[in-house]
Amino acid sequence: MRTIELSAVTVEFPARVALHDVSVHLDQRRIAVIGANGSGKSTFARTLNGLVTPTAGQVRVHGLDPVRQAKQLRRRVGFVFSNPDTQIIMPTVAEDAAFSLRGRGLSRAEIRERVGAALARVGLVEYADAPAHTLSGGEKQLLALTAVLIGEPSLVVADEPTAYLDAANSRRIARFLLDEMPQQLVLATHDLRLAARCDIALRFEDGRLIDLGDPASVIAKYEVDQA
Ligand SMILES: Nc1ncnc2c1ncn2[C@@H]1O[C@H](COP(=O)(O)OP(=O)(O)OP(=O)(O)O)[C@@H](O)[C@H]1O
Repeated sequence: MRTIELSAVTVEFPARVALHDVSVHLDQRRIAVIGANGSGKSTFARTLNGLVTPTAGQVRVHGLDPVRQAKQLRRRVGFVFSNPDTQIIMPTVAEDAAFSLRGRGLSRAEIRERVGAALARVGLVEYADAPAHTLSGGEKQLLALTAVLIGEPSLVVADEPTAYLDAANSRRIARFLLDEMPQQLVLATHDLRLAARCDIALRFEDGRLIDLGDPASVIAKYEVDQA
C-alpha cells in the first residue's frame, strides 16, 4: 500500500512554525508540493523520511512511523536533494551507486550485476569506474537517483531535484521521475510545469496546507494569488 498519512502534524523550530496542523491522506503515484519560499515544502518532505521530527501529530508512510521505525523506513523511502554533490559519498560512480546495497547480504557478483543494470538504465554505465566528482551536474543527479533507486524504495521524495540543472537535464530527470520510474513520488518544486504533470498537487503557505487537488486548478489559484 502506498499511503502517506499525516494527522495534525506540527513542526516548530525555535524561530518559526514550519508546519502547522497538517492533516492529509495521499495514495496517488505522483504528488506535487508547491508554495512560496519558506512555505514548508521541504519540511513536509523531510517529515516523510524522518529527517524532521514532528513537534506534534503523527506521520505514517506506507504503514511505518518515520521516526520510531527509522531503519525500516530508510529502506523504503529514497530522498533526492537539489544538489547532487551533497548526496554523492563514495569515490567512484559504481561504488556510489552500490552504497545502499551494503549490509543486505548480497554477493559481490549480485551487487556488480545490479549496479551495472541500474547504471545502464540511466546511461551512465560507461562511467562506472570514473571518479564521481568528474560527472556533470546532470549526470551527478542521475547517479544520485540511481543510488536511491537501486535500494528499491517504494517512495521517492525529491526536493527541487532539477534546481541545479540545465533545461535538457531537467527534462531527463523529470521524465525519469514522472514517467519512467514505477515508485510513488513526492516532488517539492517551484517548477509549476513539473507540478502540472503530477496526479495531485498540495499547496503550502506559511506552514499551512491551504489547497490540494487536481494540479491544474491548484496551480491556477496559486498563480492568481502570486500575481
Ligand atoms: N532546521 C531548521 N531550523 C530552523 N528553521 C527551519 C529549519 N528548517 C526550516 N526552517 C524554517 O521553516 C520554514 C519553512 O522552511 P522550508 O524549508 O520547509 O520551506 P520551503 O517551502 O521548502 O522553502 P524553499 O522554497 O525556499 O525551499 C522557513 O522559515 C525555514 O527558515
